[in-house]
Amino acid sequence: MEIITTLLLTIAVILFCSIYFKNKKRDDYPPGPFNLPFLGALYLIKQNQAHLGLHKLYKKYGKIFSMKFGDVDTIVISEPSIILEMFHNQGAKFYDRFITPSFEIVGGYRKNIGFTNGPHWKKIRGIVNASLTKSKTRQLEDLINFQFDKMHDSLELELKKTDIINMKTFFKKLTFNVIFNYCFGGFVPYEDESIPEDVKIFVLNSERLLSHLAAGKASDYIHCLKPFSSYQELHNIMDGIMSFIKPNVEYHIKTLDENKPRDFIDNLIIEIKNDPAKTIDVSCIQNICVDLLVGGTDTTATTLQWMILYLSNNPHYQEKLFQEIKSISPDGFPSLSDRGKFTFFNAVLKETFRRSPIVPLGLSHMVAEDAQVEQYFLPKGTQVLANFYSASLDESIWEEPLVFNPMRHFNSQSPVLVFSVGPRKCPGQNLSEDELFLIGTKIFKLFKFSRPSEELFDESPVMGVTLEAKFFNSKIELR
Ligand code: HEM
Repeated sequence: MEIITTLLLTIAVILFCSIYFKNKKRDDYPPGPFNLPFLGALYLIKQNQAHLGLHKLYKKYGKIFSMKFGDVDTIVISEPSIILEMFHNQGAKFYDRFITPSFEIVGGYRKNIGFTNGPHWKKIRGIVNASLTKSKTRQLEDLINFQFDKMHDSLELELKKTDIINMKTFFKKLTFNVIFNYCFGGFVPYEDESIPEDVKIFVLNSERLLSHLAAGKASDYIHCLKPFSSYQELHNIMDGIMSFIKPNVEYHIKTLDENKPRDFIDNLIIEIKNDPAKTIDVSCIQNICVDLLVGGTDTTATTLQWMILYLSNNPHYQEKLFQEIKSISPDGFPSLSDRGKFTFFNAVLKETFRRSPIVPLGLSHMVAEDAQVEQYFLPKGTQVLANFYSASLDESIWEEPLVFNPMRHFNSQSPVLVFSVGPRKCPGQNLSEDELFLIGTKIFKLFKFSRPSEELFDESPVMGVTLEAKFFNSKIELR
């Protein structure tokens, strides 16, 4: 009996010492909360509310703090100045993606843009950046306007039945169609009953995918759980998504005319074929499309929905916006070349991004080589999370941060970083901002949005696919 007790005690001491010494960091490692074995500091974070847990830790430990996500060493950066310093000024050291087992599956085992590193990422990112530069996305102006007209027709039909409408579904169809057309050259009808079954299944699976990723999977960070954990659901979701994308890509490969590229996919096939280094192959195309379709639909639609919510809660700003649109474009609608003149619209958009940072923690990065940032040492391999939520909503940076006040941007040069910065920043920023300008100025010129009752719309977000507004119906009147 005595021998067994001694043996157990010895094992416990060895285990404790190994965890203690493994976790012990240099004195110049950033401060942070107490980490439990295996769990790290995840006990401080509620599922689907990581942004709130990290905001509390930021208040306690400052703009650069450390914690363990399960057994993964992590650094959280929470103020615009430090995010700019690491992701932009020292971007080369911090642009690698930290890739979890779930990200591996979603990226088709390093075939996409979002969850790859190294030469593959550089090649794909170069092609995507080139096709989404400001001048290229401006060629999409006609497409966005055409899709807006389609959505408008469908909205007018709905308005004949009722003036109380949830706009989110209209915006989602519009933004999906823009990116779908950009990739594949096609688009889907706005009337629910006419939408093909495969598109419905694709959209459903995209939503399941983003909710799955937002909820997080314990075994991605607590490695000893991996043998007991199944990734089958994620595989099923990806199979569902691919069953829609794959035939579309195959059709493009079969019918390609190199002299007449029809869309982004055709251009991508040509680039891949002509790349002497053969960095990527055509099997990557479907994973790249998933990134663009999934990343480009909900994000922009959710932002439009937030804009309607804030301008319904603040009708005086909606009126000011209407006057601006009417005075600059008295007949018809603005075009992208007018954007600089719309100072109030631009302030409203910036304030919407600030007040509701819809991707509150971005996508995780990783330290590529040992680095020194301010007084801190950051070892290679550490996960880095940019806390855009705190950067947008902390009172040390923004006065009365919970008040929606576009006017603040006329006096402040503080950046709003929702798209991130540096080599890894969102490649869809130009497209998204173009869509938001064209759709936003049209919708607020044509319609007045208000609350169906005196009660204000709830401004607190829910973590869904993105940081979303709770469900609300708008009362819509023609201007
Ligand atoms: C309001 C709209 C949007 C917001 C707020 C947003 C935000 C973000 C953020 C924060 C990241 C992570 C950046 C980083 O790792 O530092 C990201 C990455 C990405 N976004 Fe967006 N995004 C938006 C729209 C779009 C659109 C329209 C597209 C598609 C055209 C898109 C495609 C992507 C892709 C492919 C990545 C991964 C990039 C990479 O890893 O190199 N996003 N986005």
